[in-house]
Amino acid sequence: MRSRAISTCRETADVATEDAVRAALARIVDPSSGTDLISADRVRSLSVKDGRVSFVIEVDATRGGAMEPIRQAAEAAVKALDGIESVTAVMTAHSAAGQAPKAPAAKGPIPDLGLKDFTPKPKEPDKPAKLPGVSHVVAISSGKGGVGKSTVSSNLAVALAGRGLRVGLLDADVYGPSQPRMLGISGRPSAAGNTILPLRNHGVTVMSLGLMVEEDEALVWRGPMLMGALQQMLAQVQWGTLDVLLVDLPPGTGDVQMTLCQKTDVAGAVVVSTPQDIALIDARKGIDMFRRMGTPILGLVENMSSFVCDGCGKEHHPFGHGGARADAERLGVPFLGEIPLHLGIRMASDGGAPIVAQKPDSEEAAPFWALADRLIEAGVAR
Ligand SMILES: Nc1ncnc2c1ncn2[C@@H]1O[C@H](COP(=O)(O)OP(=O)(O)OP(=O)(O)O)[C@@H](O)[C@H]1O
Repeated sequence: MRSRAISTCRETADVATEDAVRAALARIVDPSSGTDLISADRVRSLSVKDGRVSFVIEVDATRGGAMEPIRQAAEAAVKALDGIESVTAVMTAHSAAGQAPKAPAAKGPIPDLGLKDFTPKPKEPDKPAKLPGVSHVVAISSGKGGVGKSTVSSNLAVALAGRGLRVGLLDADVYGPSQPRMLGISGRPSAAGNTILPLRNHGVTVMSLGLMVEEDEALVWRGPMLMGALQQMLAQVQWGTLDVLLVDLPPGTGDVQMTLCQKTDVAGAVVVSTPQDIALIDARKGIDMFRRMGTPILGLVENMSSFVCDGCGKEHHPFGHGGARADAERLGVPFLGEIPLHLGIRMASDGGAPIVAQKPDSEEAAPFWALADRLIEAGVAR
């Protein structure tokens, strides 16, 4: 369904090439099922632009390795077409049946499963893996969308790089990847064999799912696909040697957050919130989830904390003030600082150069430098 919708919206410019790509992929047959990639509906997020092609091959979770020759064959088949400049095919895993198993029909009263007292085990039995070459992985999270998590991630990344650290930023906000725009990065990352080469700007090595799809193309991915994509972004991207890799998570407490904490050795999580009650309620849920997963909480940041009016020069607090600090105290987690609501912060991010890069000495950039210094002091960034 989704593939058809994507081809319809491209009918103007790239239809011939996209059709040709689909035809090429329709010739790649998975020997175990005897079905080609298109008939088996395994191709997702196909993007064809100016001769640059990228797509995701959805594979059964149990067959990731066995599908690698098929991924390579798919890439080669597309590369062989006329007018193709580059091809990037990545695999993402989904459950073998493609659908959740059907629950048997309920009989009799609902049994008490003791869910009230259920606490997930702190870690999966298999030890979370260290990413080769990466000293620390720091998760940037928020309970609610739109509170400024990506703004904090990009400015923090640039500030840490400005302090001389080797910094990577993985934009894992699959529902709204905004780092390419905020860090002024565009173009497809190139592939080297089975790995993806990240891009770099403002001293930060960056990879985002947003670079693999069109900016306005909604990512409507199921949980297992999200988890597969995250693991690929962590493991298949050539991050090189990094002091710290920041992971800009999607808002909430879902599959991506859990997968990151379970599968990867995370040094800690920074939780971003606005001072509003409703945002703080969600931030508390996030803190609770990290605690249950055994991931250290580095602290809570209050974004959009205050606003200085250009006209009257007075400080206002449109979303309230001090709520995050009070919550941090109550929850026993460090309070990492307040970031003002400032037009310059938004305009800088919209323009592709975070305020820390654009006006490093400005008052509005100062809280991001302070946040970077707190993380360095805490020993999680160097
Ligand atoms: N301190 C700030 N001052 C001014 N504008 C800000 C500030 N923080 C964030 N913004 C703006 O608010 C909007 C949302 O910010 P951002 O995308 O960083 O939030 P988010 O929590 O990552 O959202 P989502 O989870 O939906 O991706 C952006 O337009 C951003 O430029």
